[in-house]
Amino acid sequence: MMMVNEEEDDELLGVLGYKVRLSEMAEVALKLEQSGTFIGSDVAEVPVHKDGRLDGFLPDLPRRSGRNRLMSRAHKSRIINYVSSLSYFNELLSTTMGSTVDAADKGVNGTASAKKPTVIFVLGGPGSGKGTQCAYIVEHYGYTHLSAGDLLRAEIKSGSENGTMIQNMIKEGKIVPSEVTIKLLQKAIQENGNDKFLIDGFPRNEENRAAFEKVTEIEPKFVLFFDCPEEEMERRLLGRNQGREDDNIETIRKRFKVFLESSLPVIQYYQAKGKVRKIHAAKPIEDVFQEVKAVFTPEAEKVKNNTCVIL
Ligand SMILES: Nc1ncnc2c1ncn2[C@@H]1O[C@H](COP(=O)(O)OP(=O)(O)O)[C@@H](O)[C@H]1O
Ligand SMILES: Nc1ccn([C@@H]2O[C@H](COP(=O)(O)OP(=O)(O)O)[C@@H](O)[C@H]2O)c(=O)n1
Repeated sequence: MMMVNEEEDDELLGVLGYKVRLSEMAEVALKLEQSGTFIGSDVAEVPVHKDGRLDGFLPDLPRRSGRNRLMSRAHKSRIINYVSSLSYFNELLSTTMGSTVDAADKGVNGTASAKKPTVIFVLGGPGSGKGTQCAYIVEHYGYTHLSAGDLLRAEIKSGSENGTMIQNMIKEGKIVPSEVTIKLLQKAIQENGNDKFLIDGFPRNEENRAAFEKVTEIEPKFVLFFDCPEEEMERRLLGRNQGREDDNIETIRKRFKVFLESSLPVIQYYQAKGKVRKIHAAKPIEDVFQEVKAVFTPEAEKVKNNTCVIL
């Protein structure tokens, strides 16, 4: 797994406009070395650290102290060469690794002028019908559905190094660390051409919420909350029949507890911000969708549809 330092450095590289990751820097350094065409001899000796660390890349420019700060010719030439090497480095990254980031091409990390996608969080207890209603919303309103649970299950299947940890957490009804889930969500958003997403089953606790906000700087348009009594959710989960390891009565009880203790406070947080759209979910699927539709239909449409012409 990536060390925290590397992640910070990767973030820094992103802010500086590079897609290249720290783990790839050694390769970049090697390419720089192999190219051997630096402008000026001083810069050719710029120490690129073996592990590609950027801080090893900065040349130790001579510092002049004392009252007379006039630069010597050699000093000036070293600075010019150093600056040239930076632009050369940038150019090399873009040509050899396609790494220079166009401002418009920045990821879902809220940096620079990146256009942020529209996000709706879809929350509710296990079995409240989130996935079922999301499928209808996708069909009618053109959103892309991203289920945090589905992404985590796909991650287990992919044989990822986090697979066993995720599987154990799901079996216990526990919430997987945000770091893992957010990365999967970010990747799914970035890989998708759409600009509006239903994020289902996330954020599931305060940690999920705060981390997503910090990393992506995305504020949800609103939160769709499916409110359903436990007995009904339990009945639905026991009848779901999708072969899920967590749809057994023991894990279901644990998931209900986690929902009450960790997920409801997130809904309350958004409630206080006036962002929650509550749906009464203990009704037949079609009836629930009627309520959902009312949330998605713009006010102007509602007025138009309700207007009767009196002759
Ligand atoms: N309104 C409803 N009435 C009855 N059964 C429903 C309703 N909505 C969903 N279900 C069924 O309940 C189960 C859980 O629904 P699902 O959409 O998977 O919930 P969630 O995504 O919230 O866990 C599924 O088998 C689904 O077909
Ligand atoms: N943000 C999330 C979403 C799901 N999960 C895990 O995935 C499990 C299933 O979540 P889900 O959203 O697919 O299903 P439901 O519990 O809503 O039916 C949860 O019980 C958690 O163990 C998570 O850890 N973090």
